[in-house]
Amino acid sequence: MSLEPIERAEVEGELVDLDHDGEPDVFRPGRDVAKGSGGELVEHTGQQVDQPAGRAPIELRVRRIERRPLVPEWATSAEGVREVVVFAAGHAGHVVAFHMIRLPLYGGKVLAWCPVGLARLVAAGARWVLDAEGHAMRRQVAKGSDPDTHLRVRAEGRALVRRRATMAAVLVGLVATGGVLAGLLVPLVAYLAAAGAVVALGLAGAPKDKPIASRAVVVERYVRLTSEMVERGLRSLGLAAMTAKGARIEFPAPIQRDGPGWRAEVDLPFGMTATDVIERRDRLAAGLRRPLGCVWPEPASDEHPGRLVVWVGDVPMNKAKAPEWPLLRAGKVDIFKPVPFMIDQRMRPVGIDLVFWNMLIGAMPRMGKTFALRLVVLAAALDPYVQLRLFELKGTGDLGMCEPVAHHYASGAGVDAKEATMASLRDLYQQLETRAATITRIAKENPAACPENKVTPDLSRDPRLGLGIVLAMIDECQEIYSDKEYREEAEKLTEGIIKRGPALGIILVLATQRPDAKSLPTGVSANVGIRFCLRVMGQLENDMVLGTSSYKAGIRATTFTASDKGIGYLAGVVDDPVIGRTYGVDGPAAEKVVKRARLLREQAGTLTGHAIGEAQIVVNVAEDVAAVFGDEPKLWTTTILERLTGYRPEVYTGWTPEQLAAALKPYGITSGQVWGTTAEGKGANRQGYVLDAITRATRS
Ligand SMILES: Nc1ncnc2c1ncn2[C@@H]1O[C@H](COP(=O)(O)OP(=O)(O)OP(=O)(O)O)[C@@H](O)[C@H]1O
Repeated sequence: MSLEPIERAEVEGELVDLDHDGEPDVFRPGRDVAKGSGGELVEHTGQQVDQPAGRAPIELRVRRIERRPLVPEWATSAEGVREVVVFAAGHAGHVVAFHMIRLPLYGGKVLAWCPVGLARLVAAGARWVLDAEGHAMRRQVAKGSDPDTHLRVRAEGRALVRRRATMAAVLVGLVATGGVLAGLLVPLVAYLAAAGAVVALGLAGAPKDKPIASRAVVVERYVRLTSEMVERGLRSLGLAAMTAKGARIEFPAPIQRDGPGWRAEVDLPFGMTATDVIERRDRLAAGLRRPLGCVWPEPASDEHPGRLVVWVGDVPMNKAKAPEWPLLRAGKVDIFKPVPFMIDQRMRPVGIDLVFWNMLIGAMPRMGKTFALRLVVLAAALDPYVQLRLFELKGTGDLGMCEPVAHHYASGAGVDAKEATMASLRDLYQQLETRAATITRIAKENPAACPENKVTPDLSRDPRLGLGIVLAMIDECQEIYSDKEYREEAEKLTEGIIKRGPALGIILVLATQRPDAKSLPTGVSANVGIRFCLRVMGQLENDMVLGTSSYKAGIRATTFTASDKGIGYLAGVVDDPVIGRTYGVDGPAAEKVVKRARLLREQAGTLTGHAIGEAQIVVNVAEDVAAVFGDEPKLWTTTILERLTGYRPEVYTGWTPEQLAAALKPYGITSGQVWGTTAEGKGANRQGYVLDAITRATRS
C-alpha cells in the first residue's frame, strides 16, 4: 500500500478531521497518520486506523441491532397457530351457544321493553320535528335583538318545523304504506321487518345498565404495568446509584403481556447489576405496590449484567390456579423423553430429562420437597421398564404409596433402612463395572446399536443385557452422609454413581432438607446435573443445591416466602435456572397413579423385587464366587460362571467372563491363567481365579 503523509495528529484524546471531509476521523493520538491508496487514513506502520472506503459507516457496523420479529412468535410455529385457532374457535362457539340458549329470555325482554323503545322513538322524533335544540338557541338570538331580526328568526324557526313535520309525515306515510303493501304481497318480508322493528325498539328501550343480552365471557382486567411504575419501583429501592443525578433507567423493549402477567426489560443505570435489584425483591414489590408473590426480577443472562427482566404476575404465583399434572389421569412415560415436572410463572409447562442425568432436591422442611420427589418417582413409575429403588430415611412413609412398584424399598430412621440403602448403592456401584463392560462389548461388536457408548432405549429394554434404567432415590440423604459408619463409603459410592451412572442407565435422585457441607459431600453436590431448590435459609444452602456462585448471580431460593410451597428454582434443564411450581399431586392422587403404574408393569412383566414381595437381594459377587468355589484352590472362569448361574440364576444368567472380571475388579480380584481339567479329564491352562485371592478380598 502506498502512503502519502498528510499531517501529524497532536491533540490528545480528540478526534480530528484529518482529511477535511467534515467528519472527525478515528486515530490514535500522537501517532503519525497517512492517507492510503484508497484514500483511507492509515498509520505509518501500515496499520489501518480509519475505515476503508466502500464499507458501511463504522457506527452501523459496531452497533448491535436486535431486530424484533416481523410476525408474532405464535405465528411462526404450527403449534402456535393451532393454539390460537383453537382458542378463537372455542371462544366463538361458546359465545354463540351461550346466546342461543338464552334466546327465549331475550325475546321476552325485547317485548317488555318495546313500548318504552317506541315512546323514546316518538319523543326523539318529536324533538327533531320541533327542533328542540335549535329552538332554545333561536330564542337566545331573538332576545334583545331588533324587532326585524326577532321576526326573521321566529319565521325561520317555524318554516323549519313545518318542513320537518312534512318530511316526518311523508316518512311515516311511506313506512305505513310500504308495510301494508309488503304485508299483502310478500308477508314474510313484512314479518321480518316487523320483528326487526320490535327488536330495535326493545334494544332502544332497555336501560343502559341492564342490556337485553347477558355477557357470555367475563374478561378479567388487571393493572397494566407501565414504565413509570417500574421506574418508580426501581428508584424506591434505596440504592444511591439508582437515584444519582443523571442515572438513567432505560427500556430496551416495550413492556409486554407475557403469560398471565407483564414483562419489562430494563437497562439499569451504569454501575448497577440485576442482582442488586433481585436481592431487594421485597422493596421492588413494595415500590410497584404489588404482592411479593407477583414480582419476579431475573437477570437476563444472555445480555450484560446490568439488564434486568421484571415479570409482574396478575396474581401471586402461590395463589394462581395450577393446572393438573398431565399424567394424573392417563398416559404412560418414556423415560428417554422429558417428563412434566412443574409450571413456570408464565404457566408454561417445564419438563425434566431424567435419563443421563442425576437430580438433587433441597429445601427447608415443609416447603414441598416430598411433593417434588414424589412427582419424579410417579413419572418414572409410569415407564414400566424403569426399576425403582426408593429409600426414605426419615421414617414418615412419605413414599409409602409407591411401594407397589418399587424394586427396592425402605423407610425408617434406623439402621435397617440405612443398611438397605447402602446395600442397594453397593449393588449399583458394582453394576457400573458390569454395565460398562457390556456397553464396551456391544459398541465393539455392533457400533450401530450403541453409537455414543451410552444406554439406548432398545438396549435398556433387552432383559438379557442387564442395562435396564434404574432410578434410585434417597430422601433425607443427609442421614447416611452424616452417619460416621457410612459416611465415607456412601460418599464413594454415590460420587461414583453420579459421575458414571448416567451414561450407563443409572439415575440417582437425592433429596435433603439440610443441604450443607456436612450433610451433602461436595463431590456429590458438585457433580449433579439437575437441581431443584425450594425455599432455603441462606446463601450456603442455596449454592449447595443450585451450584457454586448461584447466589452471587442472583439465583436466590432464599427470596421465596413461607407460603411459596412447591415453588423453587430448577437449574440444569435449560440454559438459565427457571422458577416454577411443581404440579401438586397429593397422597391419594399419587396412590391412583401408582395403581396405574403397577398395571402397566404387570402387563409388561416388569414387576420385580419388593413389589412382588421378594426381599431385597444384596448381591456381593466376591462372596458368591467364594461360595461356589467349594474346596478347589483354582477354577476356570467358565466353570465359575456355570456354578454362579446355578447358584443365583436370577442374577447371573447370561453373564460373560468380561462381566465377571469387571464385577470382581472393585474387590481387587483379577483373573490369571490357572491349571484345571476338562470333564474328559484332560489338563489345560485357562483363564480363571485363585480361591486364596478371593477369600482374602472377602475378609478385608
Ligand atoms: N406443588 C405444590 N402445590 C401446592 N401445594 C404444595 C405443593 N408442594 C407442596 N405443597 C404443600 O406443602 C406442604 C408440604 O409439602 P411436603 O410434604 O412436600 O414438604 P416437605 O418439604 O417434604 O416436608 P417435610 O420436610 O416435612 O418432609 C404439602 O402438604 C402441600 O400442602
